[in-house]
Amino acid sequence: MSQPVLSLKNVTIVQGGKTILSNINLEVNQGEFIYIIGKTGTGKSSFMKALYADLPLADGEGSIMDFDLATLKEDEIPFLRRKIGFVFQDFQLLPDRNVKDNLHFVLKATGWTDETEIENKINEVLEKVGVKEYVDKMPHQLSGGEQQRVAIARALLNNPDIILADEPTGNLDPQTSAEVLEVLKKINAAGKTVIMATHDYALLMKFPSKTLKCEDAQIFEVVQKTV
Ligand SMILES: Nc1ncnc2c1ncn2[C@@H]1O[C@H](COP(=O)(O)OP(=O)(O)OP(=O)(O)O)[C@@H](O)[C@H]1O
Repeated sequence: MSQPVLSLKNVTIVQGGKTILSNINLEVNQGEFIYIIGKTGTGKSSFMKALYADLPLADGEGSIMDFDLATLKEDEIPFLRRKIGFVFQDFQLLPDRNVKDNLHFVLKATGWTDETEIENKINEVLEKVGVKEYVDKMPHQLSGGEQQRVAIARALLNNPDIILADEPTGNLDPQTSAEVLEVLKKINAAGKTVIMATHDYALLMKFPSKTLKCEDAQIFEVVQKTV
């Protein structure tokens, strides 16, 4: 039986004094692939932020992996974030370093010291997303889709249980978006939970999966033909 990796009970999320989402009740099991949809400003990013403790729970109970979101202390937050892989719309690669050094930087910053292990890990994650040949390229020498693959490789470095992807295809054309989605689906098939905020309904139709919608300060599951 799959284990819940995320559990929220009666959770409220507030930004700048305004309630963004309330009464969130949700359980996500290890290995699920979940889309978060909703019009701009309805709280998708705020929801994601609450999951990695960038926003405190204003009310309710929540746990993600082994972390209790309601009682999490400031100094525990880096340990939570190390167990989550992040993928963003704008890739966020360091522009002045090549692909290898982008990944090397993250490993060093998260406590890796053995250069052989670092090298092996970099090769392993780049291989997984199909861009091993770009190891010495600078980000500006890569297409958007290739940069996003590198960013997904970076998200995998510390073997997270969960990948949070906020509009990961927002800057990509439809064909490249589908290719990036295939990479995320493959990672999901290998057992990782993926939670992805998106506006891309075409992609959602092409790769159907459980879908949650933010609307009127609520988040609820929708069947895809009604999105
Ligand atoms: N730092 C902040 N302080 C105050 N209000 C904020 C802050 N960040 C976001 N908000 C507000 O919270 C609401 C939800 O924003 P959020 O970014 O979560 O929406 P979203 O669904 O992710 O939108 P988008 O699709 O445009 O990314 C919006 O009304 C926004 O103005």
